[in-house]
Amino acid sequence: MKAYWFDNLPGDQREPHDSGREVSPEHLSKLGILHFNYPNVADVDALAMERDYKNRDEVTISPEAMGDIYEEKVKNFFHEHLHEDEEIRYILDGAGFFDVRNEGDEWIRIRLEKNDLMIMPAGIYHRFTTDSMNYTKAMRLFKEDPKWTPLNRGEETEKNQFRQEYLKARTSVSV
Ligand SMILES: CSCCC(=O)/C(O)=C/O
Ligand SMILES: [Fe+2]
Repeated sequence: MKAYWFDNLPGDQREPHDSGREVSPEHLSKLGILHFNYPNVADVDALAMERDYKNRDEVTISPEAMGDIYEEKVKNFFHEHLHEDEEIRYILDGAGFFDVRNEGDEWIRIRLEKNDLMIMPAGIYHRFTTDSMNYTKAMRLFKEDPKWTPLNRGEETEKNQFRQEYLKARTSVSV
């Protein structure tokens, strides 16, 4: 895992966009994001049990696995959105980038590679992209039934209960 400020420069979303300024794990944890490196899936199972996760699936995001819809999928994952539940993403193979908004509404880019696991809180604005290798195989873990609907950023989503709860939880935390 490597986290850094996104450079906001034009260019393909799959390029690193590395500003050269790293972000610490402490900064991420203040945004409610946790990272672990688990070479053994037994550790993922233990974490899932401890945090009361009941469902999981696996997804392969690549042109080979997705065919003609790959480019469209990659563009869709990159729309800024939030989810109404906490989610775990565990990279089984390949790599990818999650961009998350920090408390100052700036993008932080998190590069995840094989065996990286990230816990993302409900209500955080984020987006995802594969890197220039165009291959991410991931396990997605859900507390309950998967709530797939991404809520795109906008006036309505700003008022969303889970967004408001996320902001409230973060106001007591200074970076
Ligand atoms: C690497 S898992 C697929 C992307 C995803 O689950 C998500 O929530 C993107 O925002
Ligand atoms: Fe998402």
